[in-house]
Parts: sequence; C-alpha cells; structure tokens
Amino acid sequence: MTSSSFTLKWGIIATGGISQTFTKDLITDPSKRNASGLQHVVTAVGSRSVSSAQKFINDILSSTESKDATPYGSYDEVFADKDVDAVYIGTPHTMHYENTKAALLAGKHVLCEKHPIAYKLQEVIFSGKYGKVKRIFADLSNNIEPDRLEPTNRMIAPELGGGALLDLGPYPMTMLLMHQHPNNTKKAGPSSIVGHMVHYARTGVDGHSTWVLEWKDLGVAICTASITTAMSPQRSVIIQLESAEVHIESPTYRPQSFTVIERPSKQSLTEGVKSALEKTHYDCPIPETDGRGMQYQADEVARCIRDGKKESERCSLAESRIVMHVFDEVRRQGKYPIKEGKAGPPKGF
Ligand SMILES: NC(=O)C1=CN([C@@H]2O[C@H](COP(=O)(O)OP(=O)(O)OC[C@H]3O[C@@H](n4cnc5c(N)ncnc54)[C@H](OP(=O)(O)O)[C@@H]3O)[C@@H](O)[C@H]2O)C=CC1
Ligand SMILES: O=C1OC[C@@H](O)[C@H](O)[C@H]1O
Repeated sequence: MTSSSFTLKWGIIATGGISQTFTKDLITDPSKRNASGLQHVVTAVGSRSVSSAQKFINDILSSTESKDATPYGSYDEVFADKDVDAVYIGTPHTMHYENTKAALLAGKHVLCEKHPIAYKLQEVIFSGKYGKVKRIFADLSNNIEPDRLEPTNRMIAPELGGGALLDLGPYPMTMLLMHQHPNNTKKAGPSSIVGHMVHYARTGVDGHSTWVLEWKDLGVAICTASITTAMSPQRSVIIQLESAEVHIESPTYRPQSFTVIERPSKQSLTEGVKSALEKTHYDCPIPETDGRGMQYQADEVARCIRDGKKESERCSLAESRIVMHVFDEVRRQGKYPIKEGKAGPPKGF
C-alpha cells in the first residue's frame, strides 16, 4: 500500500448471493485495474445470524487483509461500528429503504445498487457520430423456473418485492443512457410512461413487465423484463440511432462487448444498392476476475468519499429517483402495490 493510497472500510449487510459476489469482487487487487491509490477492506459483516456472518468471513475473507472483520448477528451493529465507513446493502428490495436510511442516520456512506457498465458505450453514443437516438429496445429476462421456488423466495414473494420489474428492470433502464445523454440538457425523466404487467399467478408478482417510455424530442424506449422467459443469448439491448444501431451483448447486467452496425442510407436502399454493412465491434472485458465486475462501483464509492462528494455524478440521486418513479408508475398501472415506505422514492428523503 502506498502512503498516498485511500482505504475504504466496508461493512457488508446480509450474507446472501449478491453480498458474496460483491465482496469477492471488492477484494480483488485495485492496482490491476485503473484504481491504483484505492484500497478496500471489509471490517464488519452483519447477518440475521452471527454464525452466518462468521461463515461468510471464513469462506470469503479468511486469507485476505479483511480476515479480522467483525461478525455481527444484526445489521444495526454494523451501522453502529465506528470502524465502518461505508455499508453495502445486500438485502431484498423491500428492505433497501429502511436499511439504507438506518445506515445513513448512523453516519455511514451507503452503496445500494444495481450496477451500470457503459463508459465505452456512452462514448460512442454521445459522440454524435451516428446522429440522434431514435428508439431503444432493452431487455433483461431470466427463466428462473419460478414454479420450483418456495413462495417465500425473494424472487417471487410479493412482501420482498419479487417479480421481474424490481429485480431485473433497473438494467434495461440504465442501458437507455437517457439521463446522462448530452441532449437531455435538463436531465429530465420520461415525459410518458406506459406499463403493462403479466402476473405470475401463484404469488401475484409480475412474471413479465413491459414499459414504454418517451423522452420528448429525445427518443422512445421499449423495455422488458421477465422471470419466466429467457432473454436472447446474443443481445439484449438495441439502440437505434439515425445512421447506425448498437447491439449490446447479453446479459444486460454484465455485457462485455457491443457492435455498431452502420445503416445503409435510405437512398442506397431505395436504389437497391447492396453495400456491405459497416460493423465495428468493441470488447470491454472485465480484466482481472471472472466475477461480476462490482469492484468498479466500489471504486467509484471510494473516489467519491475520498473527494468529499455526497453522491456520484455517474449515478446520481436524481437518476435513481427517476428510475424509482418509473417503476412506481409501472407497478401502479400493472396493479402491483407494495407497502408505503417499502419501495419508491421516499417522501422528503
Ligand atoms: N447488483 C447486482 O448485480 C445484483 C443485485 N442484487 C440485489 O441484491 C439483493 C439481494 O439479492 P440476492 O443476494 O440475490 O438474495 P439472497 O436471497 O441470496 O440474499 C438475501 C439476503 O438478505 C438477507 N435477508 C434479510 N431478510 C430477509 C428475508 N426476509 N428473506 C430473505 N432474505 C433476507 C439474508 O441474509 P442474512 O441471513 O445474512 O441476514 C439473505 O441471505 C436484491 O435486492 C437484488 O436485487 C442481486 C443480484 C445481482
Ligand atoms: O441484479 C440482478 O442481476 C442478475 C439477476 O440474475 C439477479 O436476479 C438480479 O438480482
């Protein structure tokens, strides 16, 4: 570690799937990516049971610098730990608000997320080289075979915000890049939201969700998410621009390449000219791990905290509120209520 490095001390709450994935990515070596000068350590792990927290530490952290992390049998003890700077929230959706609020009130920084990729992609799209965005199709769908799950499983339990929209919907939303788009000078949300849900009959959550968004004078998007039908294995997002379309490979939560396919001009089409389509392929591999790539968002959290920022410009509070507003509206139109205060942008927060 160099003397000028910044070390961020993390507390992890919940010991399920995503907390494990995040932590494995978190402890990869920052100097192997563009993050030298940053260090991450885990100083506390909280679970509903202390034995689960201890097991998490034994399984994931025992041979690392974070091996002495403190196991706790509650989340509140993590929030109260003076040796924790930032908390990663790995609980089910409907607990995010109360967990995030409790951590913030205890004076901690919080990462509660679905992570975006997209730097290279936005460079291509925002360059203007291919003209304006016209239309976007964006999907994230997994056939999780819900009939095989217990009704209490977070993927299908309504009290845990189960269903396609809240679990998978954030990724199509992020891939639209509409909030960051330079033509969206007011950083506005969509001017129109039309949502439809097909309910999964056994528990009533959304099996499929479709939502159509319009940003006036900026473009339209057709977004889909499903827990009963798989996405296309090749590509799950198509961004149609004036003179090209961009195909982003699946899966939407971890794409590692995209292809720009230039359109033949309208004139050449009407004249029947058969010109080869110009294709440019971009590879953006996650270099040093076969993990999920979650270390990049941890780095962004560390940079923001080091630089005294209250939020990331990359993924702002305003954008999060727009996404949650869209989801609230799609759930309202799709008749999927969630208890007040358990989802959506909380009032006055
Ligand atoms: N950013 C990303 O790429 C991804 C994000 N996620 C998000 O992470 C969150 C958790 O998902 P995932 O890790 O897959 O879920 P898991 O079911 O694997 O883990 C959830 C954990 O939350 C804790 N928990 C607290 N209360 C409950 C409860 N009533 N029922 C079930 N679990 C509870 C448990 O930890 P303990 O017993 O230790 O308290 C449990 O292990 C979701 O919001 C999901 O959307 C998920 C996958 C990918
Ligand atoms: O965030 C997620 O991305 C990947 C999915 O498989 C998972 O269910 C979801 O929570």
